[in-house]
Formats: sequence, structure tokens, C-alpha cells
Amino acid sequence: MGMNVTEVTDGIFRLSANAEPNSLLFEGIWPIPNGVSMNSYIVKGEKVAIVDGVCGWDGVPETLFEQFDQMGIKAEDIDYVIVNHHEPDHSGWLEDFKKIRDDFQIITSVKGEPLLEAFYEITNDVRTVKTGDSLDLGDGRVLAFADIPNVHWPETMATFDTKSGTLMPCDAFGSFGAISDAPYDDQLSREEIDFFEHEAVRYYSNIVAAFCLPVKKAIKAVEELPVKIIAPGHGIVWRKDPWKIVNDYKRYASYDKNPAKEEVTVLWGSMYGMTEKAVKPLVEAIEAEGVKVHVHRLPESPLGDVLTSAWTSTGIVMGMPTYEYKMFPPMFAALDELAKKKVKNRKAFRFGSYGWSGGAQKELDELMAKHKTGWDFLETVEFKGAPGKEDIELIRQRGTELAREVKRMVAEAPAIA
Ligand SMILES: Cc1cc2nc3c(=O)[nH]c(=O)nc-3n(C[C@H](O)[C@H](O)[C@H](O)COP(=O)(O)O)c2cc1C
Repeated sequence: MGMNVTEVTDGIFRLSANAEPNSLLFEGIWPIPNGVSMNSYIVKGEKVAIVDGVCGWDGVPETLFEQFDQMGIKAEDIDYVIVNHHEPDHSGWLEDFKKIRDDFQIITSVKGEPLLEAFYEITNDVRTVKTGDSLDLGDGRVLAFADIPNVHWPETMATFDTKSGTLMPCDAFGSFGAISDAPYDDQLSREEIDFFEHEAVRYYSNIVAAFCLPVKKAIKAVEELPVKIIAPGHGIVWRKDPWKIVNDYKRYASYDKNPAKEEVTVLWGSMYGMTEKAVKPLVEAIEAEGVKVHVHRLPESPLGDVLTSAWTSTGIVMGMPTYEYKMFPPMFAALDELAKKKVKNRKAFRFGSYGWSGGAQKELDELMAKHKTGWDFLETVEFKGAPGKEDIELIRQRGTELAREVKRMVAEAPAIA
């Protein structure tokens, strides 16, 4: 992983490394088809602070020295290491950094302190800060701190440079997507911004979605600050329009309660093609209403893709047969994860085949009740063996009804941002 150094604004530098497309599973689970960037920030007053880690650094001091040379800084001159968030993709470099010097001061939140000991056996020279505290770097550069718990671990905080209005909120307002040598929104075309918007939905739905309420609280805290630049731990830096990513996150966070977009996600699985026969007619019926459809076959579609589609979809359709008196297992796994990630309050419909007893529907009902998903189901269409003409016709009708409901819900939804 090569590292890339650029100047965010006077006295603040972004030091970033990419994980290339499909080079790893993020959090050990989520595919990154377009990669991801990991950003740290160096803030220069009379004293120098580094905000979050240089993950992707190979641990060889010379590599880091070279990067710091480009900023006119010596790595040994770093006075403060600010750890906003202790997830090892941001903090894992601390072990290696200790090889360069071991007398820097770490600044972290109150809940961060025990994690430093647990992960890195660091107990010395740790200063804890909370909302309202600040750190004077000299030269008119004062950093302010704000706790933003559970975005995305309990200890997470944001660092705000009061001189330039640069907010460094770590995982909040992040997006997937590896980044070339143009990491700023003011350097990107409309299409590139759209690309990162989709990567932000992927990031939000896969990584942050379980914490919608904390995200809403973090947004409230950020709205009180005179923010001019948003410089997250993953993704591009927003300095032309910082409120775009805040407003995008505001909408994403609202999708746990409010209708999402005019979209439907169709999840289906089929052993011998019986359930599959109804998929195309169903999709056509929804599309005929002008509603966008995302189709995922299970288990082939990665769960990360399923979550990304489901997060922005107001409607969810499930086509699956009965398997050993229960749901087709990959469908159970997908729905269980959607529910845990708080894909709630959707308009929903299920259809599927069975051989003799059925059983999928009962397990589906139990799963929905257990997770209190609040999904509002149209009447299920189940058929024995292959679907008859009337079954296909009924499923088509349900598709039309669902699409119309989705359009109505979206039209009546309160405007968020
Ligand atoms: C491994 C296996 C287990 C099944 N278990 C049940 C069952 O418990 N109850 C039932 O009614 N049908 C059961 N079936 C029958 C299927 O539900 C039936 O073949 C259905 O048409 C499959 O639809 P599909 O081709 O879309 O997968 C089972 C089939 C298989 C292959």
C-alpha cells in the first residue's frame, strides 16, 4: 500500500493509504469491491499532532520519515497522538510508532483510555478529553474535542481544528472506495462524487447502520460547529461542500424509521427453479410502476451488497422455498443480518414454493417478530411445486401493489435534508 500526502488546508495534511479493491474483507466480513482509503491527519501549530493512525504504514520508520519530509515535519517531532477511535484500522499503527519514539502524549476519550491498555498495553502519558475540552498547539491553532459515542464504538470522539474549521470525525461521514491522487470533493467530477455517494451508502449500511441514533446525535453536535471542511478516517475530504456528506448521512440515518428511496430490493433463492419462475414476472411488475429494483440471488450475492441495496429500499421482496421445515437457509442468514443492521419499517412481500408441509413462512414470521422489524407485509403467495398461472398472476399483482405503496410512502415522507 503506497501512502499519499496532500495538504487539506494551511497547516493540515492528509496522509492516506488505500486497501485495493477486494484485497481484504473489511471487518473480516464485508467485501470492498472498490477498495477503501484509510486517512490520518497531521496538524501543525508550534506543536504537531497526528490525528488517527497511518494504517497501511509498513512499520519501517524510514517510510514514515519520507512521508513526513514532504510536510516539512520530522516524525520524531510529533508531540501529540490523537486517537479518535480505537478500532485497529485506525489505531493499529501505534505499536510500530512506538519504535520511533515512546514519549509522545496520547489524547483520547475517557472510554478510550482502557482500550489503549487492552489493545496496546499503553498506560503512560495518556490524557483523556471530553466534549468541550481543547488542546492548544500554539500559533493560533486550538483543537477542540467532542464525544460522538457509538459512531462507531462507544469511545469515539471527533477532533475539530478551530482555526480552519476542519472536522476530523474518524468513522463518521466516511465512505468506501480507494482514492487516487485527488482526494478532495473540489477536485472531482459529478460522476466521481456520485461514485463516492454510493460508496458512502455501502459504508453506512455495512459498518454504521446499527447505530442510527448515535449518528443522529453526532450530526446534531456537528451542526453546532462552524465546520468548513470534513476530513473523515475513510473516503474523500469534503471542503467545497462539507454539508453534503452530513446531509447524506442524515438521510441514511433516517432510513431506520422513515421510508427510504423509491426502490425495492428483491432477494431470492431457489433449489430447483420453482420459486425462480416467479421472480421475473414480479420484477417486471415493479419496474412497470417506474420503481427501481435491485435483485440479489442468495447465497451468491454478498451480504454487503444486499445490505447496501436494502438500506435505500423502501420495499423488500423475498422469494424463497421451504427447506427442512424452515426458510431456505441463506435467506434466513440474510434477513437475520438485515434486521440486526436495523433495516426496519419496510413494505414487504414474500412468495415461494414448498413440497408437502411448508414451514418457511412460520420461521419468517418468528424472525420478524423476534427482531421487531416493523415490516408491513402484503399477503404471502405460496405454491406447491411449480407456480400455476394464477400464482404468477397473483405475484404480479402483489408486485404492482407493493410498488404503488412504496411510491406513496416516499411521496408522503417528511423531508430530511
Ligand atoms: C433439501 C430439501 C428439503 C426440503 N424440505 C421441505 C420441507 O421441509 N417441507 C416442504 O414442504 N418441502 C420441502 N422441500 C421441498 C421444496 O420446498 C420444493 O421442492 C420446492 O419446490 C423447492 O422450490 P425451489 O425449486 O424454488 O427451491 C425440500 C426440498 C429439499 C431439496
